[in-house]
Amino acid sequence: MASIVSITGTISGVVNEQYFGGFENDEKKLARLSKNKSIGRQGLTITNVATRPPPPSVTTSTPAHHDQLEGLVKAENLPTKLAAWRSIRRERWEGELVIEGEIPMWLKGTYLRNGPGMWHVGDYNFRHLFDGYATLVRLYFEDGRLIAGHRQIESEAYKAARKNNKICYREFSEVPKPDNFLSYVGELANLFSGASLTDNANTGVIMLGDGRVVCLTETIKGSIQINPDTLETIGRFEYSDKWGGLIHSAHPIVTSTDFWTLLPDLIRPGYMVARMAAGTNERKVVGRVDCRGGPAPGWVHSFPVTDHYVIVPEMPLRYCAQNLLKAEPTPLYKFEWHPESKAFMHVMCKASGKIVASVEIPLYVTFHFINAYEEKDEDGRVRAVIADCCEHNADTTILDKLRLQNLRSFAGQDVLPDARVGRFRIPLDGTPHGTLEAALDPDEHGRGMDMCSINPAYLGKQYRYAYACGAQRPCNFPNTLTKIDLVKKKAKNWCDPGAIPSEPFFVARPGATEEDDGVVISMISDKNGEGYALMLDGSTFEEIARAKFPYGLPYGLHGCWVPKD
Ligand SMILES: CC1=C(/C=C/C(C)=C/C=C/C(C)=C/C=C/C=C(C)/C=C/C=O)C(C)(C)CCC1
Ligand SMILES: [Fe+2]
Repeated sequence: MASIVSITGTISGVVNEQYFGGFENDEKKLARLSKNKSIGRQGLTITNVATRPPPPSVTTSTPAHHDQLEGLVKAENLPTKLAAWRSIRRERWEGELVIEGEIPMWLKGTYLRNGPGMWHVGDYNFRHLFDGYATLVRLYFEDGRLIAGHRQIESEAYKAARKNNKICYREFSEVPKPDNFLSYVGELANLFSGASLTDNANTGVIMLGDGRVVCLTETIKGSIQINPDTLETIGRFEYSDKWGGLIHSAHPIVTSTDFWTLLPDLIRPGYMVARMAAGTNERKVVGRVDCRGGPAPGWVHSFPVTDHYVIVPEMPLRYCAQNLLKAEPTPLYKFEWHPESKAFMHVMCKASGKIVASVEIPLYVTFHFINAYEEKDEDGRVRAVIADCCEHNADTTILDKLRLQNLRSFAGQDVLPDARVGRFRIPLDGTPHGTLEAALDPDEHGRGMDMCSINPAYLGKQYRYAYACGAQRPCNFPNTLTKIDLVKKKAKNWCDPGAIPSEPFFVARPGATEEDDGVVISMISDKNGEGYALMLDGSTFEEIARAKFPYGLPYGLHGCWVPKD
């Protein structure tokens, strides 16, 4: 049953009292612990940071004070109050936020952010950031006002965990514990058919050209359509074609007309490049790339495109079918590092499916490509493709740093591995090698670099600006927002000491002619355990507005923009 949050001031909200069903949520845990351990319980009182209108205070009937929840993450001694690495407090909430500053009147629409926001089932705590059940957050902007909300995605994996109070599907690093030998044998069979893989769509959210909104992860079955207004789960997005397979890139390239994706082939190492036209559910394979090295395709969390080409990266961090079968996490989870297999970049013509270049390049590690474009000579002939990514200096240790225990235990040491904007140059003249260099001095952004966005009008085209998370050291996770000028090779950085911002997402001003004319949206977990939505001017990178949430939200990965009408 829904209950109305009692309100003072202009923040209002509705909470769903069903909370996590079969899960023991923080509220229930608190009640239990307060019986057992005499922990007191008090209502949440937030003093809003707003200066205009005057600061209201907000009370809710249900939540407990954040400090009291610290002991609830089992077996962790948390030196940090950050909400970023803790499970979301409630299954859903919605309310209007008080704005400090001014939101431009042209900003009309919905910013959605997806991410793994629920990292426990019952008393069991998950191990890795990427394991958590998907939490969607919504910021709806209109007439300078901001309505916010969050809600869990009702995947089969989430519903089964809630019902049975245990993990029932294979997540990124978590595997269901079989009850007995027979169920173990059944589990193996399910694994081969893909039935035991998760559909927990916790990585990205996209708006298709026809307006449908879909949440995604790397399993194909984890493509789930949601309602962007209510955050309600509509159901699985079913691909109507025959391509099957178990995994795909978590970041398709989406435009008003197309959806491009990569389907790795684990049996005959390679990738299918597929296109789905807006308004359909049918992927059509445009071409295939055979791997040039290694026992399996390289991990393709994302890939870039130019106006005419799809770039297929072949990274030496490769999928590993054996690791997919294992019950306990291996050092690189479902992947393996194969430096001897070398690294390659393939360029496929979008129109013909023909491979126009396939070059060896220096070893690299990336999750996220930023953009790519065609480099032309004086006569307008394309002589190379330039592709930029957030590159982790060919070092796979970043995966381990994203274990929750590491994220939760920051005590001032500088443990975030260095990263940079890696720029590939892939010649199209038959030269067998491409190059990889830093696009700017990594010290400009504190040698942290991930979670990037660009002005979508520059997708596949020569561009100048990228927005991303950088670092102010010492840190254990990217903790700044950075605007990268790839022409001047300079960065502007925003930082709230002790806070963790999520992916800065650029929304262009309608009618803008300058590439950086727009607003950058991010959500911040602050050092006090609270959080706020932040709006920066895309050009000056100065803060224009912020709006405090009623409680700190977990870290989220990727967002999208759904314009009004
Ligand atoms: C869910 C299953 C799988 C894989 C899921 C994966 C690989 C999800 C990956 C999410 C990523 C790479 C997010 C990246 C975030 C990067 C950050 C925050 C970087 C910060 C650095 O500075 C499979 C393994 C495919 C199959 C089982 C189920
Ligand atoms: Fe991603």
